[in-house]
Amino acid sequence: MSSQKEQSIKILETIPSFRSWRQQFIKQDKQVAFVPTMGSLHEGHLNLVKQASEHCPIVVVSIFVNPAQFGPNEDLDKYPRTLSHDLELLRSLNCVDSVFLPKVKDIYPSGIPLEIEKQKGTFIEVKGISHQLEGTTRPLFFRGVSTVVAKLFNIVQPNHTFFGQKDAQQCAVIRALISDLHFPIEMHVGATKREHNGLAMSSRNQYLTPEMRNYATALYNALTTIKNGLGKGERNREILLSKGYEIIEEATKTVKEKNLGFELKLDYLSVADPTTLEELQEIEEGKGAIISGALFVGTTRIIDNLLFNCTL
Ligand SMILES: Nc1ncnc2c1ncn2[C@@H]1O[C@H](COP(=O)(O)OP(=O)(O)OP(=O)(O)O)[C@@H](O)[C@H]1O
Ligand SMILES: CC(C)(CO)[C@@H](O)C(=O)[O-]
Ligand code: BAL
Repeated sequence: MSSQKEQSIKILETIPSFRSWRQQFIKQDKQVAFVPTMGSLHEGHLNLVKQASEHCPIVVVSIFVNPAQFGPNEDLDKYPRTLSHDLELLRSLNCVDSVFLPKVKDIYPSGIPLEIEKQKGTFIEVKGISHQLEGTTRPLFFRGVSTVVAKLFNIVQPNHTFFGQKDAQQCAVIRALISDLHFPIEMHVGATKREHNGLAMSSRNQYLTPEMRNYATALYNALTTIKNGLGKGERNREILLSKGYEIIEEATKTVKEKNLGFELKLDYLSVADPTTLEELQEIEEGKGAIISGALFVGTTRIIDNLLFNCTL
C-alpha cells in the first residue's frame, strides 16, 4: 500500500480539483486526516503527518503561506518557501495521499492586503483567547489563522486534524473554532519536536546561524526551569518566573559581552491558565498551567511552551 501511495500522491492546486478528488472518499466512507502547514517542512511537521496516517486511511497536507496571519511589518515576503524539498519529504513518508497547494487569490477572492483597514471579505475571530500571549505582539495573527483554517476545513472536509503543541495558543484557538462553528472534526495535538539541544523545531529556525540556535535554547531552558519549579511544588508566580528571567538575562548578557553581532531580547514569559489563557497569579493544585514564552534572537522571533499537568 505504501509504495502505491508514494507514486500516487495527488498535487492539487485548485479548490474545484480538490473537492472533486475528495468526493470519492465520501462515497467510500473513508476517513480523511488533515495537516495544515505553511511548508518549509521539518521533523515536527512530518511527525504530525505520520500521526495522521495512523488515524485515517487518507492523509491530506496543505501548504499555504497565509498572508492574513502576518502583520504588515512581519516576514511574509521572506518566509521560507521550499516546495520541491517539501514534496520530496512528504513522498518519502509513503503515507500522504494529497498535497493541497491553494493560491492566495482563491483563498482570498476579495484580496488580502495586510493593513486591516483595507481588508474586505469574511474573517473569523475567536474572541477571548486570541489577544493575550502571542496575540499581544501579533494582534491580527489568530484572526488570520482562524480565517484560513476555517476556509481549509470547508474545502478539505477532514474527519481528523493535527496541530503541533509548539503553537500552544493556536491549538486552543483552533479547538474553540471547531467547537463554536460545529465542524465535525476531531482535533489532535502532536508533541513538540526539538533539536538535540532542546530548541523547538520551527521553519523560522532557518533564519538563525548555528551560534544563534545555540543561544536560542535559553528560552527552552527558562521554560524547563519554571516547569521544574512547579514540579517541586513551588506555586508562587513571581518566584517561578524570576528563575526563568534569570536564565534569559544571563544568556542576553553573554551574547552582549561576546559581541556576537546579534541580540537576545525577551518578548514574554508566561504561566497561564490552560483554558482561559489568562496569567495565573497562584498556580492552584490540580489546575495545571501552560508555561510559554517568546524570544527575539536577532530579528527572528521564536516561541516555545511546556505543559504542566494539562493537555491542549
Ligand atoms: N517543532 C514542532 N513540533 C511539532 N509540531 C510543530 C513543530 N513546529 C511546527 N509544528 C506544527 O506544524 C504545523 C504547521 O506549522 P508551520 O508550518 O507554521 O511551521 P512552523 O515550524 O511552526 O513555522 P514557523 O516558523 O512559522 O513557526 C502547526 O500545527 C505547528 O504547530
Ligand atoms: C495552522 C497554519 C497552517 C495556518 O496558516 C499555521 O498557522 C501554522 O502552520 O501553524
Ligand atoms: N506556526 C505559526 C505560524 C506563524 O508564526 O505565522
